[in-house]
Amino acid sequence: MARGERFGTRRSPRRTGGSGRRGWAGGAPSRYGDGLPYPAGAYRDRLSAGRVLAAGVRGYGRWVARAPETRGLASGLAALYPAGEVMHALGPEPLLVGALAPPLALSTWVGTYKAHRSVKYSATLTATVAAVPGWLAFAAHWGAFNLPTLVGYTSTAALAWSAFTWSDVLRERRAWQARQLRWDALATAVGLEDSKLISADDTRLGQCFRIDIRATGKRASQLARPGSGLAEDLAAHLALPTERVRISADAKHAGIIVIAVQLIDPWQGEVTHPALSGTASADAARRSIMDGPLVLGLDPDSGDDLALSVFDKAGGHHTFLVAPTGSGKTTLYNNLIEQASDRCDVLVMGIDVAKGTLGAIWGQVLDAHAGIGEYDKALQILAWAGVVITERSRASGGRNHKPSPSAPVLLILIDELDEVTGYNSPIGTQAKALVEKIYRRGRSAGVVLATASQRGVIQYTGTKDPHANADNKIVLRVNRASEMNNVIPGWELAGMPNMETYARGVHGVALVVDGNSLWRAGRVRDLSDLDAVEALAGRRGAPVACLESAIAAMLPGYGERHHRSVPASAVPSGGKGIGGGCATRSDGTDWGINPADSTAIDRLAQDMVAEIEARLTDMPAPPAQPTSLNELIAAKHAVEHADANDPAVNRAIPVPEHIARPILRLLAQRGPAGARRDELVAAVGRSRSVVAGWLAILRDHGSITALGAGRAARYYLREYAPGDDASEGYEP
Ligand SMILES: Nc1ncnc2c1ncn2[C@@H]1O[C@H](COP(=O)(O)OP(=O)(O)OP(=O)(O)O)[C@@H](O)[C@H]1O
Repeated sequence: MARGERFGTRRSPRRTGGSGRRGWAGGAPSRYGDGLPYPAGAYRDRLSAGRVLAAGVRGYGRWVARAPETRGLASGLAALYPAGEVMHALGPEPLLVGALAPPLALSTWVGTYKAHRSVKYSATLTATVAAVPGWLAFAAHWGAFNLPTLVGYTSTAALAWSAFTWSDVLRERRAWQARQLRWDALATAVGLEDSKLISADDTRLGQCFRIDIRATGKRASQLARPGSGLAEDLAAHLALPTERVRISADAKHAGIIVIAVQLIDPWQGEVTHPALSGTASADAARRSIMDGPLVLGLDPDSGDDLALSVFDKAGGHHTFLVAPTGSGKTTLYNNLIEQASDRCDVLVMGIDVAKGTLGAIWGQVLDAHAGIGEYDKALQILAWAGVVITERSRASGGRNHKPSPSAPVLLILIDELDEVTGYNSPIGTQAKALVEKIYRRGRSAGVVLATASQRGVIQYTGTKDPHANADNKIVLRVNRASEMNNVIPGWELAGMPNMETYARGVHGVALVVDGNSLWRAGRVRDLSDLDAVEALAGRRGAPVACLESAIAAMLPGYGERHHRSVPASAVPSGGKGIGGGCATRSDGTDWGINPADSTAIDRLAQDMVAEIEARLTDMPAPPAQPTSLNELIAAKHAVEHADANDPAVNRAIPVPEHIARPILRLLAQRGPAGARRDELVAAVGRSRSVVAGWLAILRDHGSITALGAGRAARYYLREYAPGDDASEGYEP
């Protein structure tokens, strides 16, 4: 090897008259620009000691630049040793030199703690910086070049260097650099050179990366487009199926893409229904429809509910469901009825003239239903709905209906809509007019439709109203992607999944789109076991809500419908509960139920017991010993100042179950990945400052540990706290 080459010196192309290309292989072939090549191994310049030294210094500089903090500190500490001897030779007043230590220490602590909020890191740096004048003062007096001082100095320097190198801040930084390097390698492989990793967060099923793509010359929309191939390339490099890598444009920054990688198969578990799996919440009290949307299933990506709002502050929202045979329509309707019938101010009616499943399974839960071939009944239900709309609109002047148990939202489910309004339906013409009325006028009157058909074309719906007036669109597994256009035009551009190919082989998938075109895809809760569902319906019993008595009285045949029929003689004196509506008191106000309807009363009584129990579950038992006001104030003060407390004080503070449980549960789920403070704040559902205080107390209890500070801080269960190498990251 040539000498110049060995020492890393490089000939200047300018001086050699070369081509100007950098690097060894493409070096200048000619001497003095005369076109004659150098003989192998011959150089024009002689190698001097100065050049070797300069090359050495440059090489060392480059070496330090690769890890400036650790190598820079090591170099500084090494240089300080002889500097001590120089001080000794110069002979300044040691006390004066040492006096620099306190101000230096103070400014270092303030600067580093403000930046990183890490006590360990700041303390190490402060001690190291303060030790410099201390060392120089010591050396000025005693000299540096003697054996005991050498041993003392090297061991102290090694200690300071190690503490700094393994501080939480540097470990976080190293882990981040490692992630960045891994991303760089992946980015190069998929043609995204010059992109930059901005953040990497753990998700329920994997990780989510935000990538700055401004330097790549590509647009976020271009990369996020389904046909861009980026997701497929990334999936190939990560050895995952393509659908487990999702690319989207950042909603707030056009130069950033978001890459969600699912390392865990989202479909590996069943989506069981809490009412069947025994995991239903202890809060058994029936809620109002205004308390939140109905829950149909789970979005496996985010773990969020697959929700459907049928009524909220904006009034009713009709639902248009397209579901080919075998796609899970019955299961979805089971979920819809289960959820709606659990609200105290919703009445559900079902029309299923083709298969009769709704009435056969949920008969006693439904306020009325039409089964196989019961076309007259179907028309009657639709006509009742029309009267309810007219009467409520008359009473309210078109204002949005306010649901209550005695004036409930009326939710009418129609399965196989083509059997009712389709071209071949025996009641098509009459039913079409009634269905159109509900679709067009039912929103503000609290009369809501959920219709299902196998296809989204007019031959099946009989009318364009489901397309035009249903806010909610639901598409289950379809046989052809083009079928989705009949329901949700522009679904592809909006980034919605193709329900022909979405989660192949998985039953019960659904895409739910609301009136604002916000969508969520996932899996419907498994209520496909009809025997279990029938038993559930039996437990649920008759609805508590009942129509306004005045309106019920106007509905022909309403009082004679199955279990809700109430003989007029059974209505209490003074009451006007006619035809199965809510009875009214003599002053004209509603009782809320029909007092003659024994099932409703039984149900109400059960609900009341359940509600009382649910409300009492969180009540603390009265303490055996009384607590003085002073003790309470002192305890409040201690909790509020947990951050500043002595650890012994924090250890004496018991952490309440409702605080400790969500924190420890989340950290246990996360394992070695830990969790950020804002995630824990969200899990506990209290303010940031309150949770920060409890985290400090849990730390002093020894239940959890924290690494890093500020936004970089991560919390772990003690057994999962990372050891020396916290750099777990992007492990495909
Ligand atoms: N959410 C789900 N979870 C698990 N399995 C499901 C789910 N939904 C549907 N299935 C499976 O798919 C089968 C068909 O479902 P379902 O009976 O609900 O479909 P359908 O659309 O009503 O069919 P059809 O139109 O023929 O009556 C069920 O027996 C069940 O095995």
